[in-house]
Amino acid sequence: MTTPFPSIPAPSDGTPPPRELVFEGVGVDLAGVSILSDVTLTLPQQRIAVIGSNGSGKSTFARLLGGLVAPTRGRVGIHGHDLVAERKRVLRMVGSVFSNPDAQIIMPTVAEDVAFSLRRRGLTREEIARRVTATLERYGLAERADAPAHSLSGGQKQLLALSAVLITDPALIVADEPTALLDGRNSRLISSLLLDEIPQQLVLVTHDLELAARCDVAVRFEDGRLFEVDDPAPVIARYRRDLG
Ligand SMILES: Nc1ncnc2c1ncn2[C@@H]1O[C@H](COP(=O)(O)OP(=O)(O)OP(=O)(O)O)[C@@H](O)[C@H]1O
Repeated sequence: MTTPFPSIPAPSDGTPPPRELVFEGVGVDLAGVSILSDVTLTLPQQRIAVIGSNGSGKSTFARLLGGLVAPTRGRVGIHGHDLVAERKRVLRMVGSVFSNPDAQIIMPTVAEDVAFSLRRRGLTREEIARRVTATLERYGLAERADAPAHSLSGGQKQLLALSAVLITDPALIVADEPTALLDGRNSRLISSLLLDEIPQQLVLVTHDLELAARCDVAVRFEDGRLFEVDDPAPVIARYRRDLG
């Protein structure tokens, strides 16, 4: 049985619930230590930057949305669905990418790795092949379809990781420092894909304040707490000032 997220009334007229992330008194303890506490906010914006000092809790926030850590306290709602009560459904709605695409490669070849994301979805072999071909073409990897995934360049590997996520058509993309290991050209490629092209809601954890400035809202964490949420320009300006 599913429990409707309390702050979002179940739509009675068939309209979909709002495309927003809702946190109500969320806390995360790991190994008995409080890592995040008292996080309460609503994020309806499409592109959400998450910034803050090292160890402030940004990745934990991202991991929470990706289902990799569970809230110890409070409730998380993703597009009207409760992260805990509707875990299986919510996890299918969220796709995560990280700094190191090597850690996300599962299958030997590029095409197999992208196809792996569609397992257990009840699709025919032909439908999977059709979607894989379309996705690889869309993201410029078609010529490398049969290449060993680990032979790709760093930028291509990150494109592969993103392709493997986007082929499932998630509602929310969570990207934790996706450009940190890339050179300038590949960093621009991945960031313009994330920020300018995909229609999904995006949570982008980044130390790159120029990327954060291109988002619709910035969320700043410090010491495991929400520090502020506002338009990116003032949040970034204050953060720069605090960094000295
Ligand atoms: N599994 C864990 N067990 C115990 N402590 C953890 C665990 N994961 C993270 N932490 C601690 O939680 C705090 C927040 O970590 P987190 O990775 O969320 O920070 P961050 O803001 O992403 O940092 P950075 O910018 O350095 O990547 C850190 O002090 C970290 O050491």
